Amino acid sequence: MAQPEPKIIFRHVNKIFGEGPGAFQAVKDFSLDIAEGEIVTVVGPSGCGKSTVMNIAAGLIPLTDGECLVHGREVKGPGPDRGVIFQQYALFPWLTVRKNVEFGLKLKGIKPEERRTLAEHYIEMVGLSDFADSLPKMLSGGMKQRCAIARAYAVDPEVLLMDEPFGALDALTRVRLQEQLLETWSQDKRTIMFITHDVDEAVYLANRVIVMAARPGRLSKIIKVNLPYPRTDEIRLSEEFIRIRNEVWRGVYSRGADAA
Ligand SMILES: Nc1ncnc2c1ncn2[C@@H]1O[C@H](COP(=O)(O)OP(=O)(O)OP(=O)(O)O)[C@@H](O)[C@H]1O
Repeated sequence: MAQPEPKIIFRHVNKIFGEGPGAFQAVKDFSLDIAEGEIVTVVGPSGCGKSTVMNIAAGLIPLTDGECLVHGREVKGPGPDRGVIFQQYALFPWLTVRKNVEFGLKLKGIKPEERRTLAEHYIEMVGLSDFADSLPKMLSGGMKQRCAIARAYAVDPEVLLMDEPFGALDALTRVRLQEQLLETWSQDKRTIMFITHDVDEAVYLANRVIVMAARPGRLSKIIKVNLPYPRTDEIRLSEEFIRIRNEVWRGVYSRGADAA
């Protein structure tokens, strides 16, 4: 049987910032296939190019050479097929939760009535119904991030690109949002590429953990997470979880991981 085409493909991607003597190679020969419905987490020391590869897939920065394809299409710029979520919530401060969630739907040309219904659905999904008419400044960090997630989901992207989305949150909120993300994923099996500095988070969420190394930024290791979904609290305490976490930890922090 033919294998389905990967949802995201990086083929020998290089990224060099600047030119001439000041040129800097941020990513070197990065190749990775991400299957449809897969959750891939990306970890690695600061500056190893995690955000750069994700921004290339998001179409926010061009690659220098190589190829990046999403659903078989070469990435040429941002598009509604890719929902991007950053650590900083990037909400419009002058718009309510509802209007923030509706924003992308408006850009997609969806009519007001349908916009409202869709926004309500996703606001409810992230548990913010009571705050639909609140401005972002009235929300906690976790609530803002839930609003950003609802906004990304509302436009129904084929893939979600998440760059340390829970990085600024307290530990408890973070765990709740991890659980919520997996719960939503269990229903729609969207393809997710998720950057984190938190090794536990990387293992808890992923089908595979991608470990990157720095100078130059490159893929150093792929670690398969053979733990069943749904992932319960007990899983975090299981021997297999701890074994994988230690393997990822060694991959990220072993001497030489950040030196070519
Ligand atoms: N626009 C830019 N111009 C020049 N250099 C850049 C630019 N953007 C990123 N870099 C450099 O490229 C390298 C990779 O950056 P990137 O942000 O992708 O790393 P990262 O792994 O996401 O880091 P962190 O974990 O700290 O967020 C870094 O050394 C960074 O300084």
